[in-house]
Amino acid sequence: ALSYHENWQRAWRNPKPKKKYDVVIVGGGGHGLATAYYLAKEHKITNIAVIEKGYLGGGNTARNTTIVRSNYLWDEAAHLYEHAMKLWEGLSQDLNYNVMFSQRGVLNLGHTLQDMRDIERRVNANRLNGIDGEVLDAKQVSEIVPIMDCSDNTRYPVMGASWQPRAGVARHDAVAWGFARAADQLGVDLIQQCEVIDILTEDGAAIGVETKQHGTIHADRIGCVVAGNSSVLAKMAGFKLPLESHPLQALVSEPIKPILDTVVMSNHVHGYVSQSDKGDLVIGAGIDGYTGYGQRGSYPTIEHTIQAIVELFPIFSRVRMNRQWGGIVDTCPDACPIISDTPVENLFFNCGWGTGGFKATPGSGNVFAATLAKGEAHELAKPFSMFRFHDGSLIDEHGAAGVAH
Ligand SMILES: Cc1cc2nc3c(=O)[nH]c(=O)nc-3n(C[C@H](O)[C@H](O)[C@H](O)COP(=O)(O)OP(=O)(O)OC[C@H]3O[C@@H](n4cnc5c(N)ncnc54)[C@H](O)[C@@H]3O)c2cc1C
Ligand SMILES: CSCC(=O)[O-]
Repeated sequence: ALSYHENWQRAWRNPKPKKKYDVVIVGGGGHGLATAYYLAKEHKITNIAVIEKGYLGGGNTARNTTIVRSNYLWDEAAHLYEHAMKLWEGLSQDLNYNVMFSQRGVLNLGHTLQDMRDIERRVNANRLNGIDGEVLDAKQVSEIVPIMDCSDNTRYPVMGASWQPRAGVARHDAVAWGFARAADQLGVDLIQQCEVIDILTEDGAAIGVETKQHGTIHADRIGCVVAGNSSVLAKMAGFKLPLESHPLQALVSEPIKPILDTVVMSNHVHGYVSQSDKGDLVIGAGIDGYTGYGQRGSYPTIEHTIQAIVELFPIFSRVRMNRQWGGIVDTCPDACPIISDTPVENLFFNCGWGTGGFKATPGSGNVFAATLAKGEAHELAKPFSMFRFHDGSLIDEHGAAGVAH
């Protein structure tokens, strides 16, 4: 029988890189792998390498709390996330791999009159964009989550919530593995344990990358999809991005019996929780205030987040926490992504997804693949140019972002 590792070695080829490709994608996370898959599947470009410094899916894709939703406020963001949502709904069949997308609904709680006004506004905007959404009062919230304390005697009583029934969670590893296997089957080279240490340019155009393990790899086009390391890559190419890289932490409890069958998020008390298929409570909060590249947890975050969760769910007060970690999230000033050409010809970036890019994975890859194939922004990518920070056309989604950026 094959070992676990041997099994995965057979899921895709792990070839040695060629000297030249049509497209090199730097970053083998969900977004990079999805980009490679859609480039090969929809644009018939297969001479592609995905270059990953660690192991496929080992970055934020492996570290996130897997919430998938599309209930963003502004049309540009709502259209992009809903494009992703529609791809999620057929992804397991498309990849022939069960990504365990579970549409169990997401509640975004309101604790003040202003919260409820913002929720009314966002849900109405969602419905105008054909995105499912309802405004619930405290009683309706309590009917969906009877174990949550919706009484008046809490510090911030629950007044209601936005409810997106089609939203939910997916198995993050499976998404990365599903895209990797499908891309490999279409001829994409997946190069792991290979760090890009420079972006090579000639007469203002990108011509390839320098890697620590395999030297120079030339390419006609380069797509950087490296999340929290995006500023590092941009610096290699000689320009700056309006990004800050912050640790974002999450933690899981010991497995318990099924008790929470939806996702509950509260910007106000500052925590969110769902229950994984293994029974763990998956808990998260806001970013660490300081910038950093540390992919680990810290006690203040545990205390602050567990206070928030136990305030909403006193029933969880004696559940033990099992594991805690962090990822490096690349946050943009307007809490929206950058899917864009750059000042360097043939070099494109897909980044800035901050605390909320897992939900966009198929949509991000699909739109970025089209952008790389044509050399110009896909319709849905146009509003997310990095140059919006030059002309001021920002798209402020801090309100819809799941956690404080
Ligand atoms: C704790 C936490 C909770 C989150 N929860 C959610 C959530 O519930 N819902 C949601 O929508 N989003 C969530 N997010 C955000 C989401 O995880 C990310 O936005 C998304 O996964 C980014 O995907 P990616 O493929 O761009 O990045 P990654 O998966 O990080 O992939 C980038 C890859 O680039 C590689 N790389 C970096 N530098 C180099 C280099 N020089 N050479 C080669 N490779 C390189 C890295 O090793 C990495 O594998 C969360 C994030 C964290 C950290
Ligand atoms: C980390 S917050 C998750 C989300 O944005 O729904």
